[in-house]
Amino acid sequence: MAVSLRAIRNIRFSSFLYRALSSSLSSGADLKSSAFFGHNKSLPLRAEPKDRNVQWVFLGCPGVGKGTYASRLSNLLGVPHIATGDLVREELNSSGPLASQLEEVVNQGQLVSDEIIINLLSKRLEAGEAKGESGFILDGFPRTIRQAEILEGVTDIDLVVNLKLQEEALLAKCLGRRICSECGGNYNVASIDIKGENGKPGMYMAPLLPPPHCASKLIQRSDDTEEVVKERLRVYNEMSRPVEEFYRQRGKLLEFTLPGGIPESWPKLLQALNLEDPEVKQSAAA
Ligand SMILES: Nc1ncnc2c1ncn2[C@@H]1O[C@H](COP(=O)(O)OP(=O)(O)O)[C@@H](O)[C@H]1O
Repeated sequence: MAVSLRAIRNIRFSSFLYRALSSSLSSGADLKSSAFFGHNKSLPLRAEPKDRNVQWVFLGCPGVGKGTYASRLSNLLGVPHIATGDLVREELNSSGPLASQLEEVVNQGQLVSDEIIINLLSKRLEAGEAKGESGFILDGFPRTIRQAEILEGVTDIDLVVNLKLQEEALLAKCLGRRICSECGGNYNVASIDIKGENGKPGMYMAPLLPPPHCASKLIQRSDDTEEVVKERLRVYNEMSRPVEEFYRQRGKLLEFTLPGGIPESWPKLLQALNLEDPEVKQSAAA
């Protein structure tokens, strides 16, 4: 499925999604009930894609690079990158009432309840709309069939990019992940070199090292330990893998296997999406 950059330019934003999501919670509606879906279907959420900005979803295992590529596309397309993992971390670092409960769930590698996630996402969409944001690239949502059904019940997702990476690389990438505690920049100190064997291609991913001003301020996510990452991968296979099939059946899934690190993968991803990055074009021409 290809999406042209031209087609998504100069388009009007119409997002009532956050109201639909939050109304389901404030009214105490059963998220699974037909009343919930019936109610939301009456909202003007199903604008034609040409009349609004893109609404994309990124799926993929922990460590695959959803955040990296979703954030690059968000800059390119001018739509917000909304990562529910970031929303959860913001909440658990606050002194809000949910903080300690979330910390425990996240540090065990488990999923936060659908209600809490939808509440956090609704608030984020509402704040974005107040600032005039349009469209979105969701990263880390939906992660359960129930979340996917709720999202499908309130808006039309145009495209779901399912990022894939050789399994051997996922754990190493999570363990190598570092974040600058000052600017929030994401880096990776792992150097991944997988030898090709039995017809399987090899793969090299260079580390993504921080600039000198970030180097002394690097921190690791508390859930990026070997034990917790293995549990997150297990939970992904159990709870989130079925979401891939959910979108495959609806003809929305674009499967993309990362061929290596950012320099090899970014141009190929753009090609798969039928998009052009002026910076990639310039460096190719240089
Ligand atoms: N959609 C969601 N549903 C439930 N829990 C979520 C969701 N998004 C994030 N979380 C919680 O936040 C944690 C971190 O999420 P994220 O940063 O997306 O990590 P990952 O690297 O595993 O993709 C998850 O392990 C989970 O506890």
